[in-house]
Amino acid sequence: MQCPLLCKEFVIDIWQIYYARSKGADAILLIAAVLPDLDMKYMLRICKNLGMTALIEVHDEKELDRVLRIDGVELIGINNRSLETFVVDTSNTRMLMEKRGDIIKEKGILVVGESGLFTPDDVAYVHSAGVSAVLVGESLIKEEDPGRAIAGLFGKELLS
Ligand SMILES: O=P(O)(O)OC[C@@H](O)[C@@H](O)c1c[nH]c2ccccc12
Repeated sequence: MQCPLLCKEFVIDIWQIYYARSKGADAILLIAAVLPDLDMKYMLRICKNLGMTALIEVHDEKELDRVLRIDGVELIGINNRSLETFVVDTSNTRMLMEKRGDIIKEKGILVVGESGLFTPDDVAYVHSAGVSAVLVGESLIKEEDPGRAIAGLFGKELLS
């Protein structure tokens, strides 16, 4: 199966994007909390030129509004984990979608729900808030059979 590859790294310099591409990445993570707008715009252009997609990550309304002002954004990740306290709160996705869902939809941007998703209920919750994809780490890494675990997160049983 062909599966798109996301380079989930703290990207702060342009060379990291070329490096990710050279290793086969299809997308990179750009974290609004650590990048000025100008850098995000420039990195987004480079991604497009390389045929890559940028997943732009936000945590709060202020970061989301900055990102929504940038042209050409196609994919936004809402992180439920505060980078300052590391506390996870999945209602962050719902709150930001309630506030900015209309403009996100209008712009045709896809939203990824990120962090703290461990159960089918967690996934269903962010889905109902309007996200069309999820970024999951911990709950899958700990599983022996990630394929089954992914299906489980979506509430499906896999016939073996
Ligand atoms: O392991 P989790 O809770 O399923 O989260 C995955 C991913 O969202 C998380 O690793 C992540 C996304 N962006 C980040 C930025 C910093 C630290 C961690 C992250």
